[in-house]
Amino acid sequence: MGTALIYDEEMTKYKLLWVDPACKIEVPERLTASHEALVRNGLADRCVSLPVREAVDAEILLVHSEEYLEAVKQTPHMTLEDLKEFTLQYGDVYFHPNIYHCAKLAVGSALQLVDGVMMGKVKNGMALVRPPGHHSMRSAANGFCVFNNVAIAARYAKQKYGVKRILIVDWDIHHGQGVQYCFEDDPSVLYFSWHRYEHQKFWPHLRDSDYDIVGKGDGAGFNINVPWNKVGMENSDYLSVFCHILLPVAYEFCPDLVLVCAGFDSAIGDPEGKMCATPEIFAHLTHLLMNLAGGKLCAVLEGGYNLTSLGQSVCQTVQSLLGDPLPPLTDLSGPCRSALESLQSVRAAHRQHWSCLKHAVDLPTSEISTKRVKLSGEEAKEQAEEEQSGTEEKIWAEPLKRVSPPVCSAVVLPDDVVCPDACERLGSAEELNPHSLILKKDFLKDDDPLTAFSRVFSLIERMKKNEIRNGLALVGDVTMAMTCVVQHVAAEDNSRILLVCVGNGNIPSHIKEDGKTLVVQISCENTVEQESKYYVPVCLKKSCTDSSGFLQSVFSVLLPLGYQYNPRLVLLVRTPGSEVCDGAWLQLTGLLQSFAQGHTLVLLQEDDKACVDPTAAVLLGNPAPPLGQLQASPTEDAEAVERIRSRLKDDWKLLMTAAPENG
Ligand SMILES: COCC(O)(O)CCCCCNCCCN
Ligand SMILES: [Zn+2]
Repeated sequence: MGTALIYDEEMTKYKLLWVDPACKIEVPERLTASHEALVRNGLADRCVSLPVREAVDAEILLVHSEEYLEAVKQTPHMTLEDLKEFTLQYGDVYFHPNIYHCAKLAVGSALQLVDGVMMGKVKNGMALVRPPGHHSMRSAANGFCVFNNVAIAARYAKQKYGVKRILIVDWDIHHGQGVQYCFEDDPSVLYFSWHRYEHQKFWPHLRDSDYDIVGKGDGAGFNINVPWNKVGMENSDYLSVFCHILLPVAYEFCPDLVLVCAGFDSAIGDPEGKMCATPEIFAHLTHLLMNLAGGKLCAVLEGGYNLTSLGQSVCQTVQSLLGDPLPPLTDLSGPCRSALESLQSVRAAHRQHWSCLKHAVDLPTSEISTKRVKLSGEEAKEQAEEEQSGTEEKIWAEPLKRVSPPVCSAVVLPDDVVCPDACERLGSAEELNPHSLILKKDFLKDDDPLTAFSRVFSLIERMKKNEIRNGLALVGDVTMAMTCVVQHVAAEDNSRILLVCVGNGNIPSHIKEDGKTLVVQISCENTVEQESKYYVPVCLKKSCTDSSGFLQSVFSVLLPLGYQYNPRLVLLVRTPGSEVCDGAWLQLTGLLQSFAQGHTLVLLQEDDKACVDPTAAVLLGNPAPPLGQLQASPTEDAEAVERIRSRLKDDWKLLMTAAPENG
């Protein structure tokens, strides 16, 4: 199934007709710049173009009041003076004779996207719309928004498709208070938003945007606000929040549908956000959400005012939706102090609502107050400079091309194992099939193990040349294969292998110390080994059959380590007796494609042949199946993971979730 793209130039046909400094950044060129970037990069043609349509009254009334809709209906016939007058009753928004029409198209675009995804016409998609939506409220326009496109889409999905749980991720740099107010008492819609806040000094200056506003009544816990109290947040800060807050909670919640308020004013260069995260970050944020809800993800454009970073960020998002390899994220130096303070405040505020956070070992919130922090003279000066520096033109490198290798998944199998779906038996290399390359190999009977492994080595060589994206090998002795592969690859001087070993099985010690291999072993064996910087044993009492403990260790330990280590190859090994339940294994296979541009080599023991097809399906880019709502993981497992994090956080800053006590 493909990726939908919804866009119509009609939505460019309204603009600010008078002087209003607060609104002048919201220009039609935002939409044309986004669409043209997709066209220029050959991405629009790879999408399924779905037509826009106007939303009808009943759909708009899912969120807005009749009187508000009636009032907006009058605007097309208004004179310029009337429009100005009408606009004055709302904040930071403007009206235009054609904006009502465009607002109906924006809502209709979001609904078309929901229909396409829910009816299985497309796997996921993006709607490029204007006016944006996440600030508009039941009876008020606000912040360039007229109708709340995403909030209406959520209500529509519940009403028309009986969707039980919806996750809304709002990565726009402003707080979507309109969405928050719409669902604050609704446990079926989990709203997550990060936003520039600066202790309420930043627009819209709401106390309701702070981290301790968690939802009301039955909705308590289903509203997550992550305030950024400083500008200049970087990729590390965003990734830390995904790994240590959003992903654990999202997997516990287990949504049936993911909606994204895709605002790109959170990217570097944006005049509103003044952040420093690069456009590539959206490739990763999108990918990290794509194994939820069976891949059903609808992204709807919100803000974004630097036309260059906006275009690049939209392309990064759509390329991930299309399944292209992810770009590397370099120099992840770890979250800044202010981000850590927000991180621990949010985790503390939600500890009682989410079992994945119950054992979070962070400073109690009382250490971090939200009232205006008394800035020392030095800090005040620094902050003033920061603001000042905000005016200087930020520059950043254009994202690298994300090229899909001609072969997606190469599979090395003994004769008696049936080929996975979408793979074909292959005679010789010439008949290379665009999807998969099967090096028919009989590991069982081959008398010379090295020859046997030569097939795997050639697979790795072709990955290095980016002829193949990932691979899977079913071998007679997976531990020996693992050792041979690591030795073979580590022989290169600039190799960096992330070895993820699921299950017991002792890792030869020489692998652990060479620094060219980072080993994370998730098993149920109480490994006597003390962990070191490059050898991280995670032992789960309830063994790996407990998905929640397994996934919590993936989110809070493995992903942060992987991002910071930035490997060139990921070796994912499932040793015998690992018992890890397949769902968690498949989620891990999907999530690990964040690294090494998707160059993952999976090694399975030959009696794990039942694992081949589902694993190959995920390697081919299909979403891993949902796990169901996750239960609390055993206390000792959660505490074990916390202990590892706190012991290794000096070596790996992305493991941090609390501001260091000293100064
Ligand atoms: C959903 O719309 C996308 C958006 O969140 O980017 C809208 C931002 C409105 C920003 C308004 N600034 C007012 C500044 C007053 N001194
Ligand atoms: Zn915004």
